[in-house]
Amino acid sequence: MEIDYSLYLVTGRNLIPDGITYEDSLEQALKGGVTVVQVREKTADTGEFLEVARATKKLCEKYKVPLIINDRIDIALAVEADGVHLGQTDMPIKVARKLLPANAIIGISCNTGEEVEKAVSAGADYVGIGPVCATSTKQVTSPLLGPRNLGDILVALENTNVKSVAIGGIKSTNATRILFGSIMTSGKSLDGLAVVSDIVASPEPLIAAKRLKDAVSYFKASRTKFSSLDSYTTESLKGSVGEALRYVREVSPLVHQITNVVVTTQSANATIALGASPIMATSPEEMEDLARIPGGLLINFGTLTSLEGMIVAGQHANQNKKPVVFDPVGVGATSFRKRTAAELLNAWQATVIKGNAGEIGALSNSSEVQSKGVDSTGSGFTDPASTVRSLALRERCVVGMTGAVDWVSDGKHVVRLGNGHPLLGEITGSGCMVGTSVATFCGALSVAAGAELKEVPSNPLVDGDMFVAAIAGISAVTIASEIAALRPDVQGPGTFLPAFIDELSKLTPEVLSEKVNIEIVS
Ligand SMILES: Nc1ncnc2c1ncn2[C@@H]1O[C@H](COP(=O)(O)OP(=O)(O)OP(=O)(O)O)[C@@H](O)[C@H]1O
Ligand SMILES: Cc1ncsc1CCO
Repeated sequence: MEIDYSLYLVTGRNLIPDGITYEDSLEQALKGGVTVVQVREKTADTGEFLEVARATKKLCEKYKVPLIINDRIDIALAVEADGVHLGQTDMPIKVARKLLPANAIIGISCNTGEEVEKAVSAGADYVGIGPVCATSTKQVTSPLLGPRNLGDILVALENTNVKSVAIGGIKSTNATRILFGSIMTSGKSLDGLAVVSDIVASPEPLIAAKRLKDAVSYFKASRTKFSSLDSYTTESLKGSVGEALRYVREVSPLVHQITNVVVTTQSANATIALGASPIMATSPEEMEDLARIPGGLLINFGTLTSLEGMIVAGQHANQNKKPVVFDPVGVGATSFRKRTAAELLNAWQATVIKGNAGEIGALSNSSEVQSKGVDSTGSGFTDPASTVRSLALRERCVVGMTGAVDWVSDGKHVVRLGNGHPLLGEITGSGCMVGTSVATFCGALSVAAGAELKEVPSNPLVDGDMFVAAIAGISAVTIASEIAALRPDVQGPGTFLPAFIDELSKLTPEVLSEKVNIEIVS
């Protein structure tokens, strides 16, 4: 039996709002697009469980949706359900298989990669992975997984026909992030989402179910990997970075920046010099409004003053298909920053992560490159191309690593950028301005992609070529620095900064295309 696991409803009679019957609530959910129903009754006695299962079966048949019973094989047999869902401490799969009809569906809850592996070898038809996020429906005893780790946990399913759904705190607002976090390096991802309260506790279960179903269908129909093309040439990239600057000037995107107190003014000025509009806003209360305005979002946690604002801003940006650029300043410096980076990357999907070698090393859990506070030290990675490619694959985004040479990867391609000037290393916040510039280009290309009819790379969280945006964002800064450093009025780092802002504002698409020193490494 081929089951569509897209929207898997787990019942929760105690959560249904007053005035709505169980049958009404279930029928609404089925009309909204639920594709599988699991009856879960943790406190009902056998007679009551059987009654609920029979009523559920009737509606499932009407809507041609399979019925799964939680834990109770006897009830599943009694109502001729399509299968059972087992917990880790329930009856073993092999025993259940013997008791049930040959074609019965058996699913099992898993919290770790090892549990998934065991489920596969025991012959499960599907696994329910969770809890992904915090939930009030169930007393959570296993550790929360977070959306970001789902791909790793699912690896055991890579070459099998075993299906997967995620469960735990899933709502229409985090559905896409969770689906995106499950994409494995091979491109395989979750088969669906299991939901309780977002549907059952809603006064309008039909609308709630439809919202979730739409998110899953859209995810499945879209390109689920990266916002980049399948292939590039040096010439095509040179042309594209110039074109990207043209878009920045034409679209003049709003670039919302939550950045550190050291660089706020110079980053806002760099945004204006590029031809865009900055807004430096940090309060959680204003994030929803700001996310509705197309453009880019930068989250730079250099002085970490508004963690809640950073979380909410990224979540709203994801929901509005706005690119999110993450600059994990000094992430290797303290364990607090490392924990916070993980928390942020679980809360939203980054479009681009940009950092110096020390920061990229810390995010990659590598000790090859050290950092001193916010600065990277030593000679860098022996294999920088693999470092950026691996992190891009793991985080499902574009990664830019800065230094004397810059490296950018979308998880497939890697480019080496050779522009820049040592004076950039002699002022504070040049890396932060690179982050601002990347967010500006991402914002411009996503706005242009939304307005244009021509085919552009896109995924469920962002439209436009974000690989090109990251390359162009870095190159605009490095090329403006080269031009500024040659000016006779530049005597050192103090006179360099204003000259650099001048040259950024005067940079043309033609000069950017002509001067960009780019090599496609893979
Ligand atoms: N020695 C150098 N030669 C050429 N370009 C450089 C050099 N050092 C840094 N850059 C350029 O400066 C920009 C910032 O990179 P860097 O790695 O210094 O950032 P960072 O350490 O994050 O900076 P900060 O923390 O001060 O914001 C990049 O575009 C990079 O190409
Ligand atoms: C110096 C410094 N400290 C925290 S953020 C920042 C700006 C450069 O990264």
